[in-house]
Amino acid sequence: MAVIEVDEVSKEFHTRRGDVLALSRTDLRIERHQVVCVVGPSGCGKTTLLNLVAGFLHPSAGRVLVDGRPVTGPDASRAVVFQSDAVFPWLTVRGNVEYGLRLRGVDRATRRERVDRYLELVGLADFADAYPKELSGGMRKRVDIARAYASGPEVLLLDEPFGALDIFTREAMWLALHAVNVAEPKTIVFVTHDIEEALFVGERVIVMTPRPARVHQDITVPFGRRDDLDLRGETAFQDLRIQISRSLREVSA
Ligand SMILES: Nc1ncnc2c1ncn2[C@@H]1O[C@H](COP(=O)(O)OP(=O)(O)OP(=O)(O)O)[C@@H](O)[C@H]1O
Repeated sequence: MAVIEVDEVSKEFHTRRGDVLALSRTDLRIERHQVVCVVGPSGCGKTTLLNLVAGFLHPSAGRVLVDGRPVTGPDASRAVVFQSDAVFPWLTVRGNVEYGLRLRGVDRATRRERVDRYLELVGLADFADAYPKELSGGMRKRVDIARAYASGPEVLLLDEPFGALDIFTREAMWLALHAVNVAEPKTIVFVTHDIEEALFVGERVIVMTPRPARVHQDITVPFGRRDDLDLRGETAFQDLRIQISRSLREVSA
């Protein structure tokens, strides 16, 4: 069964300046444990699509299903990571990562075990007792990723999660995300402006049209290994990068 089904979904916003149609009869089907990156012209409706899957927004028409059930609001089966850090400055790294588990009443021993596991996977095992102000931007992002995984979701929704990081930190985050996802695969929808990021992270890259966003192109990324940044130097990778860049230019023209 597909984990995520976006079925003829339209989304219209009613604003003081008039109505904005962000999505129009958009269809997208994402299989279990697929990592799908979404690229598209600025303002086309990518975040809107993600927010509909998260349950923060409701479709004006059509349906969004996760595991066959209509999404009616946010819930713990779908974790969201945004561009800006969502860490609480008054909690330690451990406190941040276990926050959702605590809210759900998970016992202390299980919390400790889960937090340790994810801090290890994102490379923050030595920083459990640090406060966010003692961490770099990349490390805070690792906290966000660890927290998202620790809450035990089926689906991870990432909205330009690494957009504010410098390129070296961003590359390190691609590898960190890959390592966590190998250990514990999730269905991932990852919105980005960066074509290289989309190709390195995604098994599929969806190119959206300008607003109202629809799927313009659905590209299967054929590279198996995601643990070597040199992948980007390969001809097949660069050919796909050029193809997607061209596709974005065409669709924006
Ligand atoms: N809550 C809202 N109220 C009114 N209009 C909105 C709202 N959210 C989004 N929009 C409009 O919907 C359109 C799509 O916005 P969205 O943020 O989904 O695009 P995007 O592709 O994620 O943009 P970007 O790439 O610049 O981040 C835009 O025209 C935006 O102004």
